Amino acid sequence: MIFHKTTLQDAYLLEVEKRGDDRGFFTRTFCAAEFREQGIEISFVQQNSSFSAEKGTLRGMHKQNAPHAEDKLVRCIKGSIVDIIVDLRPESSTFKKWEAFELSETNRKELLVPRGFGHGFQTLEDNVEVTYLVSNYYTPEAESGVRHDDPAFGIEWPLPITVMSDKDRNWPLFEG
Ligand SMILES: Cc1cn([C@H]2C[C@H](O)[C@@H](COP(=O)(O)OP(=O)(O)O[C@H]3O[C@@H](C)C(=O)[C@@H](O)[C@H]3O)O2)c(=O)[nH]c1=O
Repeated sequence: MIFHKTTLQDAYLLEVEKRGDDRGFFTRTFCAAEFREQGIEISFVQQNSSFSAEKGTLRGMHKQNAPHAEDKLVRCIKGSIVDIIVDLRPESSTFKKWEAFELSETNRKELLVPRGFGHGFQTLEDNVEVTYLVSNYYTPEAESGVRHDDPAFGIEWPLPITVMSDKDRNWPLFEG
């Protein structure tokens, strides 16, 4: 796996390395030893998948609060998304900064979202599936989020929003 630093502290964009042969190719999508070589120690405990039917669907911006904070390793296995993360760690040098990444079934890129970040994505086409490993179990009482359109961040989404949950429309404005 090839690790690329992002503009945000501790977040990485990963490219997989294909081993091709007559049948097709093989690739790793996660390897604890390769992560450790980069100084990243994470134990993933749950894998999630979400399917979004309509182009323009937005999910986010989500995080779980400590002590249930979670790192996420996200990839898009059907279709394409713009994945956006925002650094919500007050002690970080990139606090309140955001960055966008295109993840798709064709580019196979993966995004490592560190604990303490808000995470969301918008689908760029119909019938999109996103899968991600997380380092902590789902804990509804620790769920929190920030608004996708919070002026505190000024996130620019690629498309008009078509579908979104009521929960995501109603996150409070960020205070910090
Ligand atoms: C995240 C999660 C949800 N659920 C349930 C709760 C609810 O009934 C249903 C849908 O949940 P949500 O509306 O929160 O799903 P969704 O909006 O897709 O939530 C996800 O969004 C992306 C952006 C993330 O970063 C993820 O960590 C996660 O928060 O699934 C679980 O049972 N386990 C889980 O781990």
